[in-house]
Amino acid sequence: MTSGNFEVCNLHVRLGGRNVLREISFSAQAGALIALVGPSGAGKTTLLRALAGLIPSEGGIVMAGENLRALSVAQRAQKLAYVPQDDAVHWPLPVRDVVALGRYPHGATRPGRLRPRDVEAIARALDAVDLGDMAERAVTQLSGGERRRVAVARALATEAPVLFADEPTASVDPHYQLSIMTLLRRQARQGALVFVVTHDLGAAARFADRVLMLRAGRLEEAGAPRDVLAPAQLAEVFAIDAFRCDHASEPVIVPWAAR
Ligand SMILES: Nc1ncnc2c1ncn2[C@@H]1O[C@H](COP(=O)(O)OP(=O)(O)OP(=O)(O)O)[C@@H](O)[C@H]1O
Repeated sequence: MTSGNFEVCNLHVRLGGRNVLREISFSAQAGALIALVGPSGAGKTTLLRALAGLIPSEGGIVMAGENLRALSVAQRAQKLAYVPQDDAVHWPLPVRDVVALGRYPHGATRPGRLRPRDVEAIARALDAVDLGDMAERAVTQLSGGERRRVAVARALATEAPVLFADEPTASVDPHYQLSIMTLLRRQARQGALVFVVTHDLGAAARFADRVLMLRAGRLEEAGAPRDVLAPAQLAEVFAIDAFRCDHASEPVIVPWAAR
């Protein structure tokens, strides 16, 4: 099994005395971009955090044939990179230093410990999100969309085989929405397994290889975007009517009216 493959079997998560996720089972292969979609409160962030080992869960999570829970925190931090939904940094750190945190799991625990390969990974990550020119600016002085790109760059700098991104394009302008999704798909094409939580059904349709649709803590549908994001499912799960067509052989979905 290659390094990024995931097998999830009967995953349960209980938070604050409530069953937030129930009976989640799926497998995901390295090289794929998986979109997690579903209404607010469906459990997308919880699933991402459980898969990343950031919250307790029950059930099987096997990565590359290994029980994820048997890995040390340090091993997990090298193998799994995470772009959180809330990426606020309250200290006026230079963008480069925030991105350098992605190298922390590899031993770069302070700027003086950066080796040439850490410096190269940081430079590649900054370039990938077009932040090279802003590397010395304080992250607190950036716009919300620019800070999102910093969070993506920090995760890319880890060079982990599995990438979890929670709404990476929220508050990002259309140019960078497309460029971040293209970048994440490229990461997948280069062999990573990429999970993206998104409310952008159009982006899920265009960029994902598979879509997991959550509803009220359960996995409602899993499969190819054109099957999972079918009008009947969107009406049922999201209570919307959606316009759907194909353009350049790719599905286009535009949420059209609330039901
Ligand atoms: N620490 C917690 N204690 C109790 N309930 C929680 C906790 N964290 C999340 N929940 C509940 O779990 C459910 C799923 O939350 P989650 O954040 O995973 O949803 P989501 O699908 O990511 O939503 P959104 O699209 O709004 O970000 C929600 O009903 C939420 O209120």
